[in-house]
Amino acid sequence: MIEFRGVSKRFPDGTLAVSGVDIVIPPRKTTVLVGSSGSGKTTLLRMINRMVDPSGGQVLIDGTDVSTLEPVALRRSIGYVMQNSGLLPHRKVIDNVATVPMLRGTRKREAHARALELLDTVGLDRSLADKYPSQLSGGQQQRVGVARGLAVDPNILLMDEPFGAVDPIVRSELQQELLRLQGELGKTVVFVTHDIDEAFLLGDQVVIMQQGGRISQAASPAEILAHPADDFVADFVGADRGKRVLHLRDVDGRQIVVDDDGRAAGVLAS
Ligand SMILES: Nc1ncnc2c1ncn2[C@@H]1O[C@H](COP(=O)(O)OP(=O)(O)OP(=O)(O)O)[C@@H](O)[C@H]1O
Repeated sequence: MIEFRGVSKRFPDGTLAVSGVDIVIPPRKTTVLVGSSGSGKTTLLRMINRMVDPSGGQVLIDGTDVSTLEPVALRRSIGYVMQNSGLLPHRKVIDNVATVPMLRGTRKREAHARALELLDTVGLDRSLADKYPSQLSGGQQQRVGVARGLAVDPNILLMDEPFGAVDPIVRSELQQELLRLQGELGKTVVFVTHDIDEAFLLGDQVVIMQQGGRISQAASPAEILAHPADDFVADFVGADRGKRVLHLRDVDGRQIVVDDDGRAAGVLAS
């Protein structure tokens, strides 16, 4: 479990990026931080592995204040996946995946064998192992990024807009892949996005942030849709505009679910 207690972050230039955040991130679930640009999502995420230290309050992992943990060791024990994969361009795919385990003392042979298994896990062909990142598509690079994040078998996986830079079809594939993986692996995933649809698809818990790094609401997607905490949340999730209101329409005796614009969303099971 990850817990934020009264956490704030003011950068040296005076910017207040995160303000008075109290939140519990449950284990083995996916928590999505969602909000517009500059609402403090990345800063909040980076306080979990001490890439950023809070200027007030505490971040705890399983009851231990992370400020008491050695930052490099902490960082290497937590998976981190970022936008544009963050792969080292001059290193082969297999070396990119095996780097952190080797830094932690795993022998090369073992680290490479595990890296090949991880390529299977994320749905990549092993023949890609000896290629360089620039020889891969954007979607393949992101999968390598996920494999690298999983390489130390972390309990916690931090994902910062990991699918932000790929086209919508590949993005949808990667989202489905993450849902499948999470069903198998059960990691504590903290995922940053500014796309509310992605947040509702992936999140067991969705945390809606607004400018100044304040949390407007943290709840399940169903709870947020049913009871938006305020006008900001209602507007952000599109509830106020009826965007997410669905209707039933009878088409040749079958009940079709349509959205407010009359587009078909699915068939009602009988
Ligand atoms: N190192 C820094 N020094 C000063 N200000 C910073 C620093 N990092 C972030 N900020 C500021 O803190 C605020 C929150 O930034 P952050 O990157 O956490 O937001 P975000 O919600 O992740 O945004 P985006 O979706 O654009 O990535 C912004 O106003 C940003 O300009």
